[in-house]
Amino acid sequence: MSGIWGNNIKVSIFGESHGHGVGIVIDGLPGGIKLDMDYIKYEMDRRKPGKSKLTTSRKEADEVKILSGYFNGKTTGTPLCAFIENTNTRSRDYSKTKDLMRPGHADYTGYMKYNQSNDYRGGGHFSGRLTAPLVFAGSIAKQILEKNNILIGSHISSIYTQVDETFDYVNCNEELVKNLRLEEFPLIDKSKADSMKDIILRAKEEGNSVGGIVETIILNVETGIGSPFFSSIESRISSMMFSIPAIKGIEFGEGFNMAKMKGNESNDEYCIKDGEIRTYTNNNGGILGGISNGMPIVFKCAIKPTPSISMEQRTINIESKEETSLSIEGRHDPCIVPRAIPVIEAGVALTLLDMIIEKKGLEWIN
Ligand SMILES: Cc1cc2nc3c(=O)[nH]c(=O)nc-3n(C[C@H](O)[C@H](O)[C@H](O)COP(=O)(O)O)c2cc1C
Ligand SMILES: C=C(O[C@@H]1CC(C(=O)O)=C[C@@H](OP(=O)(O)O)[C@H]1O)C(=O)O
Repeated sequence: MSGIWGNNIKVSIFGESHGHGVGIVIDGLPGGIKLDMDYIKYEMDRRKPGKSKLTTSRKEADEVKILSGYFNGKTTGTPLCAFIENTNTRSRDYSKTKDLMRPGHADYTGYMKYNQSNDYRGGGHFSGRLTAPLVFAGSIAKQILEKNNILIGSHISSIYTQVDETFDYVNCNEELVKNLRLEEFPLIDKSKADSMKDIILRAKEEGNSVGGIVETIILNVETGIGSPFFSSIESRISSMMFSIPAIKGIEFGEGFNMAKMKGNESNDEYCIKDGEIRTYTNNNGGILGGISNGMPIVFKCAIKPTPSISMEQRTINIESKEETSLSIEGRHDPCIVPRAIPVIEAGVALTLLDMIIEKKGLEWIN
């Protein structure tokens, strides 16, 4: 089933943006894991909509109700089901787009795939809202990884044409990675914040939207996680990232830049540092043959501009099969990038946890 993901920790996501709510069932977690609810709330708040002018104005508390699998502050080991209510739907915004297919959104493909029965309100099951339960599951995975010293951090690598610095792929500072999680608009070079925010607000004023790139680093992953062929770290992370709405590209390490290098430039030469086998450079992003090599795992995700814009665009009426035009009203993120960051981190945390359990078993968790 398309809504189910994972080998050892299996997750199943359900819900629609304008239905009762959205949620997730997590199967495979062992019993006895203490959950830090403040940590979960913090991650949910990082993603929730309606926080500033830079985001959609739809306000949701995104409070998680745990329906099963949790007792006396610990997981029970049986399926953990979490539900997040939709409290601020405004479905009239979508009466116009019932028949007018929004360019760049999933209205047309959803209509065709589901026998014209898709819930088009708010994008239904295709909405970015479905990433709220993913953040819940990922915040459990992140807690488990952090207890084992595995740190995940991300920053805004670019918004439209404005670019931040990149992580140091070899000697990335742990404090920097930890602190990024505390920032609403995480950047390495904080002096770029104003110009990036201006770009987003200007696009919004024009009835338009912008996209950008998120760079993520994972520190302290031991050597030997991942396996060829289809369980390579790149393929597993990519399958998760491309499940997140609006992510349209991914590269690991120097990725596409490597195509412009020669072998002697792209190879990461080996060295011994503090008794450990390391590499001088990390163009391969910590992965060789699909397996972690002990260097930081680094990847970038390209996020497209938000499809729903008020600027007039050409489209079709799916009922009458006529060409027409459309100006979308409603509450939309002028840029998805800042809110996608906790989602990307949650997705990669789940992926890594699933892959580590593959190698080390469930005992590793407790
Ligand atoms: C956190 C988040 C928020 C989003 N907010 C919006 C939004 O406000 N308006 C919109 O049209 N699309 C938004 N999207 C993107 C659409 O859901 C997505 O583009 C659409 O489902 C089509 O999928 P695709 O872009 O992966 O092809 C958001 C995505 C995410 C992850
Ligand atoms: C509700 C969320 O974001 C929504 C994602 C979204 C989309 O098309 O993806 C469209 C908008 O929905 P609505 O028109 O109902 O306000 C966003 O507000 C959320 O992320 O929790």
